[in-house]
Amino acid sequence: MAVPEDAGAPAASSPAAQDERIPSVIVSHVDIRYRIYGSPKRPEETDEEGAVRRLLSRGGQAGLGVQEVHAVKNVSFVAYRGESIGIIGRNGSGKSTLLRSVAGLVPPSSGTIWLGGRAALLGVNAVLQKKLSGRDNIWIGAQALGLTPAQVRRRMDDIIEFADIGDFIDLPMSSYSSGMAARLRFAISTAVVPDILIVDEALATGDEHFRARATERIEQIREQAGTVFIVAHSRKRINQLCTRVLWMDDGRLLGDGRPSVVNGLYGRKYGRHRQVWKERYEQIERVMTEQGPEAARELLRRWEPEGNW
Ligand SMILES: Nc1ncnc2c1ncn2[C@@H]1O[C@H](COP(=O)(O)OP(=O)(O)OP(=O)(O)O)[C@@H](O)[C@H]1O
Repeated sequence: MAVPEDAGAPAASSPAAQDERIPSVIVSHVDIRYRIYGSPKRPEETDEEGAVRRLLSRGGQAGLGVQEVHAVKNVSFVAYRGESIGIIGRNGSGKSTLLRSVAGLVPPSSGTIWLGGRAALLGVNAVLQKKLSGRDNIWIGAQALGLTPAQVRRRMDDIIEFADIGDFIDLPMSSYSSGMAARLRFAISTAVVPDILIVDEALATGDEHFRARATERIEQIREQAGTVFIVAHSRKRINQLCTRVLWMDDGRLLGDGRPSVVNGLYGRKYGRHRQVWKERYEQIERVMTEQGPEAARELLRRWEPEGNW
């Protein structure tokens, strides 16, 4: 689907302003493929037949059953400092994979990613240990982000205050609710203002109060000329938080531009808008047959007064 030309230009007001924009991430022709080992069930076979086939073919070539998922397909874009970029797309469209790759967690199978600073992915489970307390995890997590022990000591109170989980801070993380864990991760990963912050749906958890504080923190990072990437399923949140939206569809970058433009196109393809128009189309067909074209036009004018009917 074509995106209007001006949709790709973020809010730079003049050519001079455009020239001053500093790239923070350059993604060039990136492909990401996952290899899954294990032979899949064929559509036509029963579970038992599949199990027997896999058993018989073990050790042979067919038994290797390597499958490939092409999660990101030839994606290119440039992100600039000061931008907050939302990633939208249906489940499995490659949003997380792309951002995990920008964070350095998944290597591209081909293509290049250039980073103009340090990237931090919010909610990095790997560095947080469920058996340890929140406080211990702050020690580990903040040092993993590059703080020295003295810096962690100085910032400890601020991080705890931001996480806002009360006495749970000294209990093992295994006792936390998902919202509490998300708060702690958010507090740790934004303790150091990263040049590039990647937020993967962490804002979906937590209460309204925490969401407001998290939004504020994201704004702060953006103002300090960092770049923020956000995967969120709510288009309303993306509209509130982002200056630009990338639309992933089946691994491809289908749209790139202002939130209102890209969200609008996405909504037309998958959203309620499409459903509404499907129903309207049927109604129009009926009115056309029963009452003629003028009555149909009248109906269209009522639905979309600005349309050229
Ligand atoms: N670790 C993995 N191993 C194998 N395949 C994976 C892995 N992670 C993701 N995939 C596959 O890659 C494709 C893209 O997944 P990804 O999680 O990036 O999409 P997404 O747009 O973030 O989805 P969602 O909105 O559901 O989180 C999917 O087909 C998914 O099944």
